[in-house]
Amino acid sequence: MAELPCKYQILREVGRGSYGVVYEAAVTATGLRVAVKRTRCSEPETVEMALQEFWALRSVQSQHRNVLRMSECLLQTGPGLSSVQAVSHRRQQTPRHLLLVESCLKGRRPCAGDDAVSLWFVTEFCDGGNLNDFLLAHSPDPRLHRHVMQQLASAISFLHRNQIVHRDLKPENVLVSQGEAGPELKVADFGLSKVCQGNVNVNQHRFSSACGSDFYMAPEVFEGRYTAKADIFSLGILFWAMIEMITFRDADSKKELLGIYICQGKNLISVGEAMLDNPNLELHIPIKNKKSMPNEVCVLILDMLALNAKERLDAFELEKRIEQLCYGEKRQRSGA
Ligand SMILES: Nc1ncnc2c1ncn2[C@@H]1O[C@H](COP(=O)(O)OP(=O)(O)OP(=O)(O)O)[C@@H](O)[C@H]1O
Repeated sequence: MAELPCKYQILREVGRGSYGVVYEAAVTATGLRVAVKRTRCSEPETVEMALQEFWALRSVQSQHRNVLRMSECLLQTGPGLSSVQAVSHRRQQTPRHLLLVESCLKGRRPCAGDDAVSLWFVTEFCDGGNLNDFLLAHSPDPRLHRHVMQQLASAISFLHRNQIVHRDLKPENVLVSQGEAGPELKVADFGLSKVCQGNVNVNQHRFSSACGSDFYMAPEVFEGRYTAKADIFSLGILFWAMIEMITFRDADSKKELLGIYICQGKNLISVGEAMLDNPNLELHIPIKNKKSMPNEVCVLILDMLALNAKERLDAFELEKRIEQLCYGEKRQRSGA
């Protein structure tokens, strides 16, 4: 089991991603549960992802209940605990931290021959695991779906307002905390995110590096010319897959994952790629069961999946549309 300064006590491993291991831990003084994610910074690419995650989480500290809260980030530069130091939440950076930035800019390993260089992210602990596993373990429930849609739209609108584009939205990158008022979602995994500097409009600011998870990527991301609207496309796929419970088996992990795809012979291709191949492609929503989705929700998802990003909803419009949808339903239920 990994070692951390005595401020935290590691309790158990809860998950593994491509670049790190996540532990449940307790703050020794208070017993408060936290999650600790260790990302090894052995290669420039992993350093870059860890730093992107740090910058994004630092810039939104504790400001939105549906965005994962980071309480601390620790940098370990050697095998012993004496080499662990907190990375400042403020803009000024320590020489060790700058070494990481430099290694990532110059494409060099942070410390030749040293595998112990790691960033430890201390965040709130989410006892419901990730949204993919959570949804697959529960039977479809329209009320839960509305909560998910409301919370995610609110989180993405907040991130875009703060000039952060996530670029890898999918159910595995959303965590769940079981609150008294129902599940509370936390957008997490900011390793591919971009924090835009200056006063830019994220819906106009262009990105060029194609990244994300295939089945969730917008058509324009495959072409390497896209804006924050790519996040809305990913959310549209997430909502659609969640409501219809459409899954596939991941070739590497063999895990069952939520996602939408188009069958081409024996191959499954993503909706984004299929739209690029055939700009007249008509999306049939819902695919499985006509009764599984009210018409307003189908229209909403279609507006999130528009091929032309300029015609696609932005995060602020999306948040408003979902509020209206939920308000309309409440009024219907109360007979007003
Ligand atoms: N704050 C947290 N609280 C509780 N569980 C967590 C927390 N963070 C991560 N996990 C669990 O650990 C798993 C691995 O998380 P991690 O962020 O390292 O990778 P991932 O998103 O699954 O994979 P990848 O980084 O390869 O995309 C998650 O799927 C989740 O089940």
